[in-house]
Amino acid sequence: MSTEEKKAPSRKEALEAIMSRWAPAPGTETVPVPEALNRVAAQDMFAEYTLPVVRASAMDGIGVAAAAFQKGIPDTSHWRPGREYARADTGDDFEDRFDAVIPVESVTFLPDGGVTIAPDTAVTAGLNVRPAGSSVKKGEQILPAGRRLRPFDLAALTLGGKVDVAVVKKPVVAFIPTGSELVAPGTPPERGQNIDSNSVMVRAMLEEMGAEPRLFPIVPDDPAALRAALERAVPVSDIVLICGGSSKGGEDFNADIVSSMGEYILHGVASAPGRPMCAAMLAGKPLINVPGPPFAAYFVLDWCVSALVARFLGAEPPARKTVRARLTKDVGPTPGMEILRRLEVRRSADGFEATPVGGRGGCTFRTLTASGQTVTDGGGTGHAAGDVIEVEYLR
Ligand SMILES: Nc1nc2c(c(=O)[nH]1)N[C@H]1C(S)=C(S)[C@@H](COP(=O)(O)OP(=O)(O)OC[C@H]3O[C@@H](n4cnc5c(N)ncnc54)[C@H](O)[C@@H]3O)O[C@H]1N2
Ligand code: MOO
Repeated sequence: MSTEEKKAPSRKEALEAIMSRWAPAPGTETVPVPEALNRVAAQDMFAEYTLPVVRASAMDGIGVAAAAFQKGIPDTSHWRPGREYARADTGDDFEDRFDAVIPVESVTFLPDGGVTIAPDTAVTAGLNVRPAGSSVKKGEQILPAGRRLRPFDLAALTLGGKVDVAVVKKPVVAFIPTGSELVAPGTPPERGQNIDSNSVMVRAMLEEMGAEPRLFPIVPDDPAALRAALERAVPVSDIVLICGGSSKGGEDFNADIVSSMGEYILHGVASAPGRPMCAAMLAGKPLINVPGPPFAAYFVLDWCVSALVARFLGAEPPARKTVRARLTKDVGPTPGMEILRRLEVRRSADGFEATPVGGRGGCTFRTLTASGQTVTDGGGTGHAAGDVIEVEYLR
């Protein structure tokens, strides 16, 4: 490992260096609640209405007056619906003179409208009745600003009487693929060419993060064209990603171009894949030079760009499910830097097991499409087959 690698900042340090220079000023917009999935609430939300308005039955049954049961179960054979009792099924309101609901399982309906009630039924006021406001009370906080709205949050907003919700405007994230060897998806590659798969992956990842992707056409490895693309992208975006040309190749110009255009922050992190990423500020906006190999691009989006998008939105990055899984193979030590490993996670008799796939920086299909991932610590000793480790589960 070179001295340069040893001195490279960790992912955390790199993020701190970028964030400390960036003061995003997101706008807000109002969207219909059914269209607000995964958007971030811009303000605390409070209920407009109380539900149930008065009360509701909590079971399918009959509404009765508990007073009639003060001395035990009365003779109910002469009762009539609408007189001594009324049908009150789950969620139903019922007349004010009734204050308890006896579940149908305890009631036998007689042909003439009378009923018999199971002898072990104890009836007190409020039995199986959900009071006013037991779903939601007017003025009650439904959710706080900064909440990334999930399907059940949308239901809670709707129950609280909301039809619209103020959300943080999505950050526009430019993605500029670069490389004279790249061809657009669908173009049969010739010798030396490669398919621009990152545009497709990055677009989907940005959408998942809650950003608005703005994809630029492929730019050849030509400094003037690269500079022109950046000059086009910066004014129309909140965050700019330029992909490829991050390392030490003869056509890796981006770090130089970027540092001549704005404030250079860092080139290289102690984390792989994606080690040669570069970060700068251009016109007050973060610019990330995302390394070109697909798995490197993935990881930089996963830890760095998702944190930037979350910061812009004022929300936590979407959390992943993790599982404890038993390794079926060793995961080697990783001196000096954190390494992302992909693993195939399967259910086993006693929980989950995980098999590492691919190598460092690998970008085979299996690595990209594996069902789990873990990051091994820089300087760590790795893990042995049989160890149980925490693995992020990728849907
Ligand atoms: N001598 C050295 N070589 C390399 C080093 C190093 O330190 N010294 N670092 C390696 C590491 S680590 C990485 S990661 C890569 C970084 O590559 P670049 O960001 O410079 O990307 P390119 O050279 O332009 O392309 C590399 C590879 O990725 C493919 N690529 C690029 N863009 C896309 C895209 N939009 N979709 C799909 N694939 C893409 C490109 O065609 C190349 O195959 O450098 C190592 N080398
Ligand atoms: O960062 Mo590169 O992808 O480490 O191999």
